[in-house]
Amino acid sequence: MSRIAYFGPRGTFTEQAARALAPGEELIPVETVRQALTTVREGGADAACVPIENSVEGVVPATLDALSESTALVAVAEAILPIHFSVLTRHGGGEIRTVASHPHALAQVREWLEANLPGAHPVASSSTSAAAVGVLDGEFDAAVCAPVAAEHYDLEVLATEVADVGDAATRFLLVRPPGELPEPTGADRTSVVAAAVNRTGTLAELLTALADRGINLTRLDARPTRSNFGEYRFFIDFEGHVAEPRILDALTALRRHCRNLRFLGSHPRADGIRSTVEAGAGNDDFVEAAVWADAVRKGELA
Ligand SMILES: O=C(O)C(=O)C[C@]1(C(=O)O)C=C[C@@H](O)C=C1
Repeated sequence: MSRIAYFGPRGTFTEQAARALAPGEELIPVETVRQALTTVREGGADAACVPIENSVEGVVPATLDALSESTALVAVAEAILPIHFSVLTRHGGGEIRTVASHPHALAQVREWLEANLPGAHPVASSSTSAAAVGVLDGEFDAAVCAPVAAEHYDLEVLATEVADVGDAATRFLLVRPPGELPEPTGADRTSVVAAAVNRTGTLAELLTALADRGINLTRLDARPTRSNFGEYRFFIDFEGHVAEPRILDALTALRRHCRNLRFLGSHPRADGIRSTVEAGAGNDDFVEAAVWADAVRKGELA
């Protein structure tokens, strides 16, 4: 049985994602995203489940930062969960003066809180279920949680299906130390983090390396390197799998334009959306062109 560290404590959306991505495996809740990755890096777990991006609030910065530090980990699978919250309080609890949750969660229920708990002061907690623990401990009066939190903690459910944006969703990754990659499926995602050289046009060069090969981007985020003010790392997700000649060709081009390029994995997309392949940019086109160039080099073609 594999051990999967996940962003906890018990009752987070991330736990739900871990159950979907690693059914039947041993799940180990830890307090932060960074701790989940550190547990894997130090051999305390075989893989980690962490949130990466939300359709309303965008990327989870803690995950990007933790993925780019220390030793490399690669994503081998992803899950996308619909996000609607439950609001939990203590049984027989009185006035609700504080309502706690993860900042991403609070941002997704701002309008609901204004309309339904206008007097309550929002407080950030490390995760949605950490807020539930805080309510149990008397630290806060209400928590905005994943529905599953109500199964773990003896709290009263004040409201369910809470969400300002009805079809909000979060994407989660299962990451583990580098090893055998998942097989390509035709509907895959590849991720890298690029530390580009700080000079005019480097980001344009990276994007052009992908565009020239007809590769569609699915996400682009920048995070500060934390060492030199104004210097950034670029997190780039794009369609395709490194086992495909066109993607491998793009990766080697990216490598030439970067001070440092970290490969963060190639894995099947949870939404099953197949890669768009432009005319002349298919894997066969790359293979055929390489065969042709090889023949030219050997003097077999004029
Ligand atoms: O706190 C949780 O329950 C999480 O799994 C984290 C997280 C996030 O980081 O976005 C996941 C989904 C929701 O959007 C709110 C919080």
